[in-house]
Amino acid sequence: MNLSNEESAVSRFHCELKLEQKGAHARAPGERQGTFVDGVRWRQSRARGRSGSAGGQPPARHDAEAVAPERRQPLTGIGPGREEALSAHPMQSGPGYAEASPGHRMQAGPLHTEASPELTNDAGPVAPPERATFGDLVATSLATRASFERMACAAACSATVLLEGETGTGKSRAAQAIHRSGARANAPFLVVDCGALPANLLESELFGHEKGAFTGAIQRRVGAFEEADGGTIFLDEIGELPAELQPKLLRVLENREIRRLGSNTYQPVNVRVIAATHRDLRQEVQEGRFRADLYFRLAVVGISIPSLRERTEDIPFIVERILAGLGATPEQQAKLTTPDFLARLQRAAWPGNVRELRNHLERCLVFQDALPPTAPDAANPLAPTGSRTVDPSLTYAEARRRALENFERDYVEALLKLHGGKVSRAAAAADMDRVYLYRLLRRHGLKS
Ligand SMILES: Nc1ncnc2c1ncn2[C@@H]1O[C@H](COP(=O)(O)OP(=O)(O)OP(=O)(O)O)[C@@H](O)[C@H]1O
Repeated sequence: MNLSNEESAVSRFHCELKLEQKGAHARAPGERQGTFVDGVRWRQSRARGRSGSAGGQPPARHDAEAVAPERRQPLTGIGPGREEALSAHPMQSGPGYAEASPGHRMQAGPLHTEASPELTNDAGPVAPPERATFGDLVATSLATRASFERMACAAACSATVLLEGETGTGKSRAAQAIHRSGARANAPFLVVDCGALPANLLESELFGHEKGAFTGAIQRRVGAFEEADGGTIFLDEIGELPAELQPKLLRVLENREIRRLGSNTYQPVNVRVIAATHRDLRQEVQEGRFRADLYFRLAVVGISIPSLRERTEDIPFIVERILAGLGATPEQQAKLTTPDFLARLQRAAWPGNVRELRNHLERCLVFQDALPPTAPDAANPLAPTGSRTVDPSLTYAEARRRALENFERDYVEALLKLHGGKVSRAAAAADMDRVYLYRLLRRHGLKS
């Protein structure tokens, strides 16, 4: 695929190309910034074969024939002025990249597919859905299998990975699986939640500090990058990385060296970086909240983890895994995997994705019952999810503690839902400290 853009003044994302069966579909992403071709605002165009067309004004010439039909990945073109030009490197194939050369696709070892036990219906045997696994992840849907393929590619190299997906889709688990399936498996895997700490503490957490670097720095501290030497650092919630730390992380990714707070010297580090976010980082770049150059450094291998509602076929497999992980007895397993119950689970919305499904199954085990998935009032996400009754057989103190606990859980769950899983926004709206909200979410199993 050839992309050309001679305009040196363009920045951010101005053209998104999607390769479809019938040809290439190009469109201008977002509404805020205009994309202009020869002074005319351009929104979208379709190109077949070698031609590009937008009323005779193609935004770029795209040679669709050069890409195999199965390589239908969205491609975002950017201007070469401020950011890197699109590269034909095989691993630059994340969100915003197309795999330029099908021949370069890497197939790594740890991806497995196997047929699940044979199913039958009245008409005789039916083809069982194929089960694919990557590490301890299991799936059958095409969307998840595609993400497993990319994880396998990522595991086979040390390139930086960006995992994108809604909250609770399993990004942390995917990061661990990539680490464990690669050459660094026996080296450390360190997790840093970029949204859980204020900027100055986060900087010290990542890069460490020298004694006396700031008030309270009573001794030298080694940061996560140094601690993870030889292994992997998992930067969770990278979209929350404060603006002042973005250039510092960029420098680490570019030069593979860090500088402790209070030190004058840089030291080399050998760390593989996997980052994750529930945000649309490209949108964050568009809006100027996330540096474009950092985005491209992170998204060398971009992997999108689909929401649970986009892959309901996976639910029976995931339920089986979760129940085994929760130590369910064979009787409990049988009760919670009946076709009827699984169908109900597949019909539920699961805005909290696999995490919410897991919490629900845990409740089923506690109450020894195949509880129907709760369907909170969509029109009013703050509506209580169940009626609360008081138990007068408890002491006042215990009853009060439980009531507060229930209120806290319902409140933060509904709050997060109301703000689309965005913790910072939820905290600001509720006038709460973001770090405290994180703590509450963790305490109630709403965030790991
Ligand atoms: N495929 C899976 N099989 C079993 N359990 C899973 C799977 N995927 C996720 N989970 C469970 O769901 C929960 C959420 O997973 P995880 O923390 O990896 O999600 P996440 O996308 O990183 O969430 P967040 O964006 O909120 O950090 C965890 O308890 C995890 O063990």
